[in-house]
Amino acid sequence: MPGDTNELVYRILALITRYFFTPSTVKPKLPPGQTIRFGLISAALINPPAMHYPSLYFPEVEIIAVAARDKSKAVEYAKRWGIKEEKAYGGYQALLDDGDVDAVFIGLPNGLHAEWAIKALQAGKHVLCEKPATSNAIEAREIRRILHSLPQNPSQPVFLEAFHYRFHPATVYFRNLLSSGTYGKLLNTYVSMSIPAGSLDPKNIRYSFELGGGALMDLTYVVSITRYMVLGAGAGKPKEIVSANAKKLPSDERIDTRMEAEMIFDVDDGQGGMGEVRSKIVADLERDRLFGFIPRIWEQALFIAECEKATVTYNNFIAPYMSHSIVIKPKEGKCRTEKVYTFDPTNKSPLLTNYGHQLDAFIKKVQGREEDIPADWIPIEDTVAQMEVIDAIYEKAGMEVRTGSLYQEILRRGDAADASK
Ligand SMILES: NC(=O)C1=CN([C@@H]2O[C@H](COP(=O)(O)OP(=O)(O)OC[C@H]3O[C@@H](n4cnc5c(N)ncnc54)[C@H](OP(=O)(O)O)[C@@H]3O)[C@@H](O)[C@H]2O)C=CC1
Ligand SMILES: O=C1OC[C@@H](O)[C@H](O)[C@H]1O
Repeated sequence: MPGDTNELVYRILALITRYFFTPSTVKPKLPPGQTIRFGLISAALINPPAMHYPSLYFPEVEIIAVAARDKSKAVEYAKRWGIKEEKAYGGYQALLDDGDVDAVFIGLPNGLHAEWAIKALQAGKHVLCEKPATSNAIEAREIRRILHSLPQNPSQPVFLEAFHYRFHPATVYFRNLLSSGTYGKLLNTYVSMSIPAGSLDPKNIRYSFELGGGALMDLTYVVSITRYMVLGAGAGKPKEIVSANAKKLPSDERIDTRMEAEMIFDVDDGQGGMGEVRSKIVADLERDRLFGFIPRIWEQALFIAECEKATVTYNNFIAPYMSHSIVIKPKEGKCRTEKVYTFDPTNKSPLLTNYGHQLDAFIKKVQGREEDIPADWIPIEDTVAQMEVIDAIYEKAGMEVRTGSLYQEILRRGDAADASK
């Protein structure tokens, strides 16, 4: 996609992952029958950093199949990534029909996630689905309905929305810091994530309403991390969206190029009563040039928590494995910085990226190793709540809720009212 520096950034991310975060000695895969065999639904740019390189750490993971809309693209992709040609499919359903595939990674545009997640679950596959998992809350509830309708036994397919940052130790450390009460009650939060203006080609999926685009959808982490840091893992939501203001794409005003919103959460005040946390989020696909003309580099996403006794900032929560800092600025006393670990390019011992930690959690869940699954696993109820907040923000901003392919199908079936429960 010419002119899409977003593509360039993801190619660089793949290279960094390849050279700095991939074990120098790759362990052989476990014998057949003992591995989780993944199929990739699409040849998306996100596949290498999210799946191919992390999979090298895990003897129990194999990537055995890929599907693209166009068979020749799938074949070319398969050659590049060492997948057998007979497992390169033209069309996603063909991959789901392959009985050798145990699990799928869905890297499709957002508006197609729910449709293919449900088809995969119904085909008995485990699903690791890119964020946001659906285009709206109705689609998320439909995934929940399907999951609950499947036989409730240990081999039930697993579904995970790929909020990789949640599995990184720095994120968990930061959340524990807030919930421990060390710095007193949490009062306010602020989060921002952006892409510099001019990074995205106008044809990028992020600008398509039908494909589930928009700043709030693409940079949806800002809602996820706010909910997690304020209320912890689970289905928590703000009690009120106080304001939401969007900057809209001139050629399609259903697309937000920037979204800014404020919300209020009810929280347990730790003394048997309830308190409030006020949170502000900013998601920007076109961050302004400096002084209007100097191009910016990609900013590090940051989350700021103002507590009674200190302001605590988590810098670079999206890629803490490359570099991050947790800055504690007490109301009284000296500011200090903590790091959960320091990036060392010469360290070739296992060092997992966010995606590596995410894959690790997914494997444990698929294998039913309950005692090893991270406590802050993201259940489907969390995904439903996340999409309810996204919808509520769009509604508050006076914008249409996104409508993906599954939602269209639900409308055609005429049971949107049922699915809205
Ligand atoms: N976790 C993370 O850090 C990141 C997550 N993402 C998420 O991953 C997903 C994919 O993003 P990204 O890799 O940038 O996307 P790409 O544009 O690289 O890939 C999207 C894929 O979707 C397929 N596709 C199917 N239908 C369409 C359609 N109508 N128009 C365009 N593509 C279509 C294409 O597949 P085919 O191969 O069949 O032609 C294409 O390979 C998004 O949900 C995004 O939010 C993206 C970047 C980072
Ligand atoms: O991590 C990310 O950063 C940039 C976005 O465009 C992308 O989709 C997202 O997942």
